[in-house]
Amino acid sequence: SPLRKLPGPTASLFTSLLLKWKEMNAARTIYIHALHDEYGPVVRIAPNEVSFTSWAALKEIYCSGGSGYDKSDFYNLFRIFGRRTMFTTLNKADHAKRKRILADRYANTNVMRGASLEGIQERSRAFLHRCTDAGSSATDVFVSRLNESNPDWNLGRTLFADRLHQISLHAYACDCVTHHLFHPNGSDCIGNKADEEMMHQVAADDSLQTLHRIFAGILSLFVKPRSVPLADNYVLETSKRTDAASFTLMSRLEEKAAVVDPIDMAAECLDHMVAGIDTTGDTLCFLMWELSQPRSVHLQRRLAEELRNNPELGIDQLPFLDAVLCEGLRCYPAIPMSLPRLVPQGGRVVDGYSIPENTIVSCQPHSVHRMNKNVYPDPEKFHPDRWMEAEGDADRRRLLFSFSNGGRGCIGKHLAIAEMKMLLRDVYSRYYTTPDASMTAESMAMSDQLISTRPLGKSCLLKFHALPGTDTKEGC
Ligand code: HEM
Repeated sequence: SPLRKLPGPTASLFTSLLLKWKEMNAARTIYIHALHDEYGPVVRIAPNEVSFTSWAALKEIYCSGGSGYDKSDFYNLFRIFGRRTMFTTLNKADHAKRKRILADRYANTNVMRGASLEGIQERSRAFLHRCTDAGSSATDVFVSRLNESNPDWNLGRTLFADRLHQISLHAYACDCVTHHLFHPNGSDCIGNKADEEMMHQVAADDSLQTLHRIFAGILSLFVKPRSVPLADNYVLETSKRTDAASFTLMSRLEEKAAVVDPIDMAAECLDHMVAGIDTTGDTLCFLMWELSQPRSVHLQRRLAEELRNNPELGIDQLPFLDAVLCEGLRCYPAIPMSLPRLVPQGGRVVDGYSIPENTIVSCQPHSVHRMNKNVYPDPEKFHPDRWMEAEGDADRRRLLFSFSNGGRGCIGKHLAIAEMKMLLRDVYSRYYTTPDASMTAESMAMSDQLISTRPLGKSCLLKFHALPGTDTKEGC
């Protein structure tokens, strides 16, 4: 193997079978992380594939020349209506062309103003309204319908039907992202069953099997990886309308109708909808779970104090809220797995190693956030205060890889941050949350999915307790 000089297990010189076996068993991310623990920041994981964790490598792979190396054909799997969207374009030039069209609608200034932000606020209030309804019941904040396939959960539901309540964070995420795509034609998954059903088709979709990843190149020639007729239909119909508000992505696409045809518009919108549901929903779910633990009581108290003492401040002016969210994104990246790229023609030097062209190289957020102990000391600990220190702030922020980095990093980052801060502010200024007694740490362990993660038990039961002096009707 041309990669023989790199650290890594001997078997990886000859075969990628072990890596594929781990993928089939939904253990790729953890396996690669264990290899980093053993071999350090650079590790050969297959004869043609290397994983890195340092800032030098991350910068080279994802930021060199603006948007880093081209994507590998793994991304062919995610084509929609047979079209390439911004996410699935493989090379820089095609990507840059599409991004130039879309970027301004996701700029922080566009997200954080007027009707855009008001829509997020409205949806967060709708979520609060459901918290109020829950009273002292255990509330499942995970995507919920998945659980219907779980016999244990169904048994629990029969036994505790009177005290089990559901408010899906994924429904909130779907309503927020469709608001940004289509207002006034966004979804109402929190209040409307048909919309919720549509969201369930796209959220945490079990049809995306790990096997698809392994055979991505071949499978994508033959199969449509997702079957989401309700969402397809919603997006195709909504994107035909011409009344989208000026802050929405749809209005931008309409302005560009001369260069983006209707199917491309719908494909782009569906892609953003899918990209914005599990990611935001899962991050909030893991973060609220962490905050609900007895070890985090002091953090919840501090967060509530900051929020209640500063009702006049905007969501972007609350330092402890920001610290809690950054730490949530660090500890629980919704996409913890490698983001694969191809070394360009002629090969490159990455983190001091010569890597030949066409080698698949990547960093995975799960390991980047744990291996750099000089930047994130005591990395396994949920410790928001690390984000409150001025010293090292720039290093911490540039290494936070949950949204990736460089020109192909997450375009929805500002939208996602606004959604998450709004919901956390609204919930934790009125409630404190505790885990339901039936929940275990194992059931909330990270379950490796094709691209995102989710709780192993596919459920996150929390209790919402009104804080003293809270008028819970305010949420209505
Ligand atoms: C916590 C929430 C989110 C996280 C953690 C997240 C994470 C990521 C990551 C890691 C990537 C790079 C993927 C890769 O290179 O394979 C990405 C790309 C992308 N994300 Fe997000 N995302 C989030 C929310 C959103 C939202 C709300 C939207 C909706 C608009 C969105 C739309 C996209 C798109 C369109 C891309 C492709 C960008 C490109 O190729 O230039 N994401 N996201």
